[in-house]
Amino acid sequence: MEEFKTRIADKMLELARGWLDDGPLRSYTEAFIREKIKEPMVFGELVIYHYYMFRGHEGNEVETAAAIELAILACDILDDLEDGDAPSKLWMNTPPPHALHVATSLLAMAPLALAASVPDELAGARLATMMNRQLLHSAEGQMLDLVDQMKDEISYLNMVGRKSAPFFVMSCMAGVLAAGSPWNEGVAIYACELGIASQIKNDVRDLLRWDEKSDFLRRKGSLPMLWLMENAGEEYGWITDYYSGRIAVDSVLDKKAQFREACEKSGAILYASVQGRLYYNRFCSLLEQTDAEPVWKDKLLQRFS
Ligand SMILES: CC(C)=CCC/C(C)=C/COP(=O)(O)OP(=O)(O)O
Repeated sequence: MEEFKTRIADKMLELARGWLDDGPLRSYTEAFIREKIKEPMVFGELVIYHYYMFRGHEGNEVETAAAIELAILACDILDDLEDGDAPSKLWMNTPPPHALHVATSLLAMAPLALAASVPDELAGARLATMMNRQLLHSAEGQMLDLVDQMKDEISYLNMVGRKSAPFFVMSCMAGVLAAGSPWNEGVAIYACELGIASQIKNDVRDLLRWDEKSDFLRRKGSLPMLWLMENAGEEYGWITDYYSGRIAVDSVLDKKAQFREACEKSGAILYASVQGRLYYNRFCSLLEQTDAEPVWKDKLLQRFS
């Protein structure tokens, strides 16, 4: 996949140069793409796996994957601007109106680039509609996260299912449609399971961090955080006090080790990891039942194991 990653990255830059005239918007976009391609490209990879799983042979899968990654980049920029938790990212060190403008332009460019990545006009229109629908679903979920009303596990899982799962559905389905197959409901279902499993994994990581992305320090709800609040016990009363705003950040900043201890002792990490694993196992068994190229199904499983 490393070879594909380089090709997807080059294609993203090529698309920006093709869709935008020479000027400041293009310069910013290229710079943001260069920043983005330092990270793994999970969503572009999902496109490639599904393209081959569904026996695609037109040979333009890298462009389809690059168009998906452009949409993901737009959402990454918006998410970082909204959460304010990624101060080292290039777009967070750019005047906010400029960063916002690049994200908005990418959201217009990505469906056009996706549609143009397949030879057939009708198939292109289907791809663009599918992308916009999934982005809109994700925007609804992101809004639930922003207003932060996740008071229990059900509302939290509902938010995650809406916010993160659509990115996985969009990427897997782009590969399926670009390969010339119709919408596949089985793929949509397992993509949701994988999306929720991945977000829970992300949440466990963000629970244990002690920097600007720490969900605890940011008083942000997540599955392990909800468990911790319920089960930390009196010894760790300061955790609930801080979380509900009764004490200030200065009173907890030196309690990193005690916080980790509470996460372990309360079972928050174990609980969230087991929940994540349940979603992952459902993804595996649904993938197993899918009629697709076995060699590529195995590669997909290995990548997400
Ligand atoms: C339409 C938009 C903007 C959708 C964004 C959805 C999304 C998956 C955000 C990342 O969540 P996160 O904030 O939990 O992830 P991270 O910890 O990586 O910032």
